[in-house]
Amino acid sequence: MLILGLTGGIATGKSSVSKIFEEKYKLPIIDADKIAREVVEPGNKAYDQIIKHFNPLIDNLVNDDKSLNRGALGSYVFSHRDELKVLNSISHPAIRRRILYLIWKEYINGSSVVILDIPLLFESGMDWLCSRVLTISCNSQNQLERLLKRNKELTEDEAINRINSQMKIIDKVKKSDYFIDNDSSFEELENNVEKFVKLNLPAIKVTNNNNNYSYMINSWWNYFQAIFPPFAILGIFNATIRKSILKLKLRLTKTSLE
Ligand SMILES: CC(C)(COP(=O)(O)OP(=O)(O)OC[C@H]1O[C@@H](n2cnc3c(N)ncnc32)[C@H](O)[C@@H]1O)[C@@H](O)C(=O)NCCC(=O)NCCS
Ligand SMILES: Nc1ncnc2c1ncn2[C@@H]1O[C@H](COP(=O)(O)OP(=O)(O)OP(=O)(O)O)[C@@H](O)[C@H]1O
Repeated sequence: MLILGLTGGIATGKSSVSKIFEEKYKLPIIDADKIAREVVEPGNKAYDQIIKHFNPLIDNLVNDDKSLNRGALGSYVFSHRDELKVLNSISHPAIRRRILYLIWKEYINGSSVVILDIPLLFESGMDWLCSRVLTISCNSQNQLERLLKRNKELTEDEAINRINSQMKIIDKVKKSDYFIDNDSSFEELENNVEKFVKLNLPAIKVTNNNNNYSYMINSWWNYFQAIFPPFAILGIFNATIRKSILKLKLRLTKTSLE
């Protein structure tokens, strides 16, 4: 199974690309932002830990329906770096466990590709899981404008704090196997995703019925690997070697980006 990591900076366009992968190409998506919201719902261990640590520090941390006030928590942690680390140390293990479980489910289902949409893919070290990584980039002016337009509750300083709490986009691009530049229109983004799919996911059959793409994501090889896990381990080993060779080649060719 090919695990394609999809990452980028905040508001650079990951979710937009993920929507194209899901709706146009019918690829299965594992969305870390969605999982991050689920694992801190009331009743979960991470929720209790967050209340215990942050309730004395933040006013209105809990909404009337007992859910977390994400706006208040976000404003606090993105302006207190050490506290962001505490929040990450509480939520990331639970997010990671859920992601591993969902990957396993896709594997058992016989999927040949799964997209891991994780904003903090490199920061959390989860890139080791991916056969390939695709970064969605855009310039810093577009990033700030899009973030402020989407999250109207943020001041410019707060938006800049959020951007600066992540690894620089250029560093993510350097660590990736592919990147798509999202500085133009949505239409252009969709075209670039189409080019990416045709060039880099050739092993998957595509049918185009009345402009609706559908992926044949099941194949005998995937079922075979599911029944005989040692073959899957061989597959992972093979992907890791190919990935290391590709990374070495990219390191030699990407100097023009600096
Ligand atoms: C701080 C929180 C409460 C803010 O919630 P809010 O609803 O305002 O934002 P949301 O979760 O939709 O995230 C929006 C974007 O912020 C960025 N972001 C989120 N968490 C972090 C983080 N810990 N560090 C850096 N950037 C982050 C990502 O680019 C994400 O796509 C929330 O993001 C959170 O619980 N973060 C910790 C969990 C996490 O790391 N999630 C990211 C997925 S791995
Ligand atoms: N090419 C584009 N032209 C104009 N607006 C865009 C473009 N791509 C994305 N946007 C807008 O920018 C905002 C951020 O995009 P999106 O939510 O896809 O980013 P993201 O990387 O998933 O963000 P986050 O990390 O916060 O989840 C959205 O409001 C989206 O509609």
